[in-house]
Amino acid sequence: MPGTYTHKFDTPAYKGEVTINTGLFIGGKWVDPVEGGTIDVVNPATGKVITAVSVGTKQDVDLAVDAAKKAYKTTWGLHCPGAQRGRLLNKLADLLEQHLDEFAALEALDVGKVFVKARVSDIGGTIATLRYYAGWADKVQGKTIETRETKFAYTRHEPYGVVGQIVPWNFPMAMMGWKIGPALATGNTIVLKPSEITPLTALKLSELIIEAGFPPGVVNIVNGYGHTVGQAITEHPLIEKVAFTGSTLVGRKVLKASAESNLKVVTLELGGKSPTVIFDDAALDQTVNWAAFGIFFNMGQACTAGSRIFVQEGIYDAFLEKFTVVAKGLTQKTGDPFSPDTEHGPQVSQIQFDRVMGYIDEGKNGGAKVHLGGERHGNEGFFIQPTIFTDCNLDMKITHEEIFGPVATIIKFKTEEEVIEMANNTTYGLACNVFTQNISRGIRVAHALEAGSAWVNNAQVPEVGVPFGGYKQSGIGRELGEYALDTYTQVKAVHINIGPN
Ligand SMILES: NC(=O)c1ccc[n+]([C@@H]2O[C@H](COP(=O)([O-])OP(=O)(O)OC[C@H]3O[C@@H](n4cnc5c(N)ncnc54)[C@H](O)[C@@H]3O)[C@@H](O)[C@H]2O)c1
Repeated sequence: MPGTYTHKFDTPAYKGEVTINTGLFIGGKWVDPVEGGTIDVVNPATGKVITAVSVGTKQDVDLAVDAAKKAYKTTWGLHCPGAQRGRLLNKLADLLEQHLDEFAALEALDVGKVFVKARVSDIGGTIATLRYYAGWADKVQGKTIETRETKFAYTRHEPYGVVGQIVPWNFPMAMMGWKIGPALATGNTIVLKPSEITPLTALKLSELIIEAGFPPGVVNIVNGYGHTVGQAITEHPLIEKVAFTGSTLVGRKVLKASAESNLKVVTLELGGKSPTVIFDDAALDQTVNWAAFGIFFNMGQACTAGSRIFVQEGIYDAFLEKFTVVAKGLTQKTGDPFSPDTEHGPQVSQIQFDRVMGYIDEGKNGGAKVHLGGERHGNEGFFIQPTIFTDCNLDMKITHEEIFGPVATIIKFKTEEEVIEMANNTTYGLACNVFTQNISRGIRVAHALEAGSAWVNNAQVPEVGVPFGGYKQSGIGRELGEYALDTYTQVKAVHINIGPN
């Protein structure tokens, strides 16, 4: 029998106890992995181990797929009316809302997120996502198509069956919501792998999945490493679709595994190096705040982070001065994610800390100027100061590789044509932000930039009803909105003959 772990929170922001099951969640039960094994969960604010939880292997993925397949064929899929699927999703959202503080506390503990922000953005956002897809569950409809005088056809949007879902560490709950919401609304069953370094909220959610009344096997959660559990999901012959969020490097492996196994449908949400383009006529204070949010939100660990900030020459000095003040304010409010005064927490892990500090060194040695920050903050945990590099050019590693940390690179430009060319000079295409009071120009530039999401006079706030995904090497397919439903259904065309022949 797998164990449980109880964490006692005695913090300014949250006091209480939260218990989680530390095993794998397969077929509606918590089980030990077939071959045993655990992984330490580390608190990024201190660098200390919180607890250990189970990690599975391929054998556990096989068991989870069996459970998911059985559920699909008996209690879910085409056997469960959409209205009922919607009711269960709404129930799950209600339960999550009742436990909002517990989930926000776990996310802050495990990922280092600022508690108050995790509450609103990560957990609040997940609740909204589940409710949004609950509403779609009984509205998955096909079309009727007239073909000939005595014939017509109609389409059915059928679920794939068992889908695999692989989630990253930067938004563990939110990415889980983006995935399970549309998959369940459309009638699929799920084998999901959280990131092995941030599994706590996924494990906690498994309790609410039972309490909400989802039949056993509809959602299975197999924690584990990418090269074992992740790979087993991507290679599994009975998984018909995989939704992956993570790095472009691993995204390629997911596609390859599909090609070499059963040609499962693959959707990918990958990395980015998104431009924030600021024209001379931008509303300065509003722009500064959004640009800072665009790069420093979640300690820069956001796929849509506006990490390349292009500023037109006429506003450059004024922007830099005010942007520096905002970043300095964050530096002063860096610390304990549970303190009500904190606005900036740690990076998620030692590995990410080292990676980001490596890029900062690279920037320093490569000719860019550290205008602010550039050092670790404090001497425990994985904190990095909000950092601003100036004197950057597009040949530097820091301006074209995804850093995934609180590091802004600022580049001056002269004309609209020039900035469009510079901003598009990347293999990524996830997002872009444009700031100008000339709305025609804002829209024109948003259209010209090669990215799946464009924000004009705001930055990187996804909306549940609006599709999200990448151009170029930032991804394939869309999550969120009605568009996500298409990625979880396959279309069957049924031809009917009503004539005598
Ligand atoms: N586009 C988006 O929506 C979006 C959202 C969040 C994060 N991201 C991207 O995610 C990356 C950061 O997350 P990360 O470090 O967790 O990424 P990662 O690619 O290292 O890991 C993502 C997930 O894939 C798993 N994985 C690793 N190797 C695997 C393999 N061979 N087969 C199958 N699964 C495997 C990991 O265990 C983890 O669960 C960044 O590049 C970021 O831009 C993208």
